[in-house]
Amino acid sequence: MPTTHIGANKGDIADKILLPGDPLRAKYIAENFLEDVVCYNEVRGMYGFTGTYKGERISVQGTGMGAPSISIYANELIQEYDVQKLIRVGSCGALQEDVQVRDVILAQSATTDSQMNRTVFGTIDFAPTADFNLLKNAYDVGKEQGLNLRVGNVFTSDAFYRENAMELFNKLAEYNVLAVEMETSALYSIAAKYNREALTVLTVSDHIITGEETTSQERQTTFNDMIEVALDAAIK
Ligand SMILES: O=P(O)(O)O[C@H]1O[C@H](CO)[C@@H](O)[C@H]1O
Ligand SMILES: O=c1cc[nH]c(=O)[nH]1
Repeated sequence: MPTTHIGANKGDIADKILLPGDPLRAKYIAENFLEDVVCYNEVRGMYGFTGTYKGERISVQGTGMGAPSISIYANELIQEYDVQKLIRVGSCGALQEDVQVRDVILAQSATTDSQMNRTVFGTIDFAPTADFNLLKNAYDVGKEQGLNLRVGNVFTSDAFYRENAMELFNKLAEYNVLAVEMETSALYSIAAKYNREALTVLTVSDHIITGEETTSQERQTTFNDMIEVALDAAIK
């Protein structure tokens, strides 16, 4: 049965899934990396596709931007479609001087200003954490590909635009947070609740400290590295 936000039947979605924020990135991944592709979702333009990668069935689903949006898709994918492995493939802004634009980051953990876990844990700080096996697989695959990989804590921000942003970003950088994005803490928390495997792989699209940005062509190439790491980690 289709869910509120996904127009697929049970069985239409593979047990492994890539989750880009941008639905057009989902389409790009399906068209350029998967074979025998079927589009299973167009609800709200949030495309979802299932195909095969190196002979293994795999899906890719846009999630939209921010914790509330990815939470809708992660909950429905897990509870209604029994998805087991969820890998976000996103962009992020670097917070450390030695993290370069175009680097690929594996998010080991996520710090956040999202209140979603506060409604569950009150004043306790739950620590959203990547699945170790997925993280190790992605690390091994990325190293084999010769990528400049970084592994560490990322900041899942509720706001893309914020007042006095540099004050917060400098503090996060002091505590070794590598980059800022907007979904990982929610993905890891939902996966933990339902005992599923989750990982976020990010491409650094811009640098918060230096102001450097990637061109769209460069973004395309580095996104390809990230997508390959995620796909190979998913099937390893
Ligand atoms: O490139 P995606 O996956 O959308 O990720 C990043 O880009 C969006 C902000 O521009 C946020 O969703 C952030 O997490
Ligand atoms: O959330 C995001 C994503 C990319 N770059 C940023 O600065 N923030």
